[in-house]
Amino acid sequence: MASFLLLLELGVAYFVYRATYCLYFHPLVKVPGPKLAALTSWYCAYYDVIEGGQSVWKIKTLHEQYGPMVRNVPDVLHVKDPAFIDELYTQSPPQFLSQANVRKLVPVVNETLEDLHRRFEGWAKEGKPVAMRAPWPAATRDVIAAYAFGGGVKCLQMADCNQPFFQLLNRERAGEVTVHFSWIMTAIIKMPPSIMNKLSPPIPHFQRFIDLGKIIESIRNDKEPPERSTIFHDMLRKDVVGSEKATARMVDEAMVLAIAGSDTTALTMIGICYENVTQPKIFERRRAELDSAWPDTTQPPDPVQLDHVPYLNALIEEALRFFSSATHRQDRMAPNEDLVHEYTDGRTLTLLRGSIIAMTAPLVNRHLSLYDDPDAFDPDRYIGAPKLMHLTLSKGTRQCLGINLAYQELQTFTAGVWSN
Ligand code: HEM
Repeated sequence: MASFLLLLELGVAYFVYRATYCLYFHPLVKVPGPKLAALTSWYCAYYDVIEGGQSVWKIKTLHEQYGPMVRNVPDVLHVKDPAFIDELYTQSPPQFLSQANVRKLVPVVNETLEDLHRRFEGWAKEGKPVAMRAPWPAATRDVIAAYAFGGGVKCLQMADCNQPFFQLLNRERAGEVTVHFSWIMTAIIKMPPSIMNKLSPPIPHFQRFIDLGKIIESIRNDKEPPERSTIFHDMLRKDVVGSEKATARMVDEAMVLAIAGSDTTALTMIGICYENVTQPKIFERRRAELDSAWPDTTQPPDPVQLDHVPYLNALIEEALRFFSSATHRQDRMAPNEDLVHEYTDGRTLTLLRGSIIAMTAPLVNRHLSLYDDPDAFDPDRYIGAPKLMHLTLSKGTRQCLGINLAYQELQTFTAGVWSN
């Protein structure tokens, strides 16, 4: 009993210390925002986990109330001011999946397009509606699996397009929960498979996914790199310290690639399909343009040529802006310099070095200072104009590493699937 009381007292003392620090002494104390959000990260977690992915829209209302700088989490300052983008997202991104490397993947993307044709033809014969949630994550995952691991079982060749796996990733608000409570994901990964299976029957699909260690090991043991070398063949043969190439580290990288490179592109494709089906004008213009740019549809589309098809690319850019498949906070930190934000009325706010500062793509992408009528889906806004800013693929050193692959898939799949 005495030790319980001691624990309770320690807990209360810690709470009082933490609350006093957050409300009166924290470096972000001058940033406006609700007191509850300054006290606990559960404030935003509530809107994601309980309300279902709503924290981004809650942040939008906080900006309406408190202005362009808001403290939405104790340690994070959220910005809604496009003029601050170049200040925050600086330096060039790393050249990981360069355009030249991605061009080597043309056969993989084209094979996946053929698989898509087969599946769509099959569904058309059955005469049943198709939920777009099935083919697109399967297609994008097949591409990334070929590039990262040299293939494996193709999702598009499975009768259910490996849907239980994708449903598991999106089940029970798993994404939202693990964003706020990352230890849960760590615990799941470390759990013995027998307990995992009891907790959730579809878990074996995830188990297969985290068996990536075996794939990495077999790539490591390959004496000769295969004809079509994979990212992990390259990484494991790079001249870097051993710990950088440890299997656990490589598995983490593989999971990031598999998740980052599949749902994002898939959701953009779903948006493009939706607009093609619901807006006849878009359907007709895209078709007329592709009929002349790519008349012989028995041949696969040429990606270099697709780079120069204006309406197709405008449609893709607008889908990236409008549907913004990566909705998470893009945190950054300036470790060595204070940043200064200037309000429109001339007041300034100094953000001390080391502060975590973030923007969120859906809010930037619909900012009135960047776009006329931002809530309308209008590919024409990109015709003839230099690429207008959107933050969907981020900027600076942490810009999406798969940007070239994403564009290539979006171009080939949009042109290819709708040609038929
Ligand atoms: C429409 C498709 C895509 C969108 C919207 C998207 C979006 C993003 C964003 C916003 C980030 C930066 C995250 C941050 O700043 O916090 C990112 C990082 C990344 N993306 Fe993409 N992405 C897409 C496609 C891809 C593809 C196809 C690949 C696969 C090669 C990929 C691989 C990555 C990787 C490896 C990172 C780095 C993760 C890290 O820094 O830890 N992405 N992506």
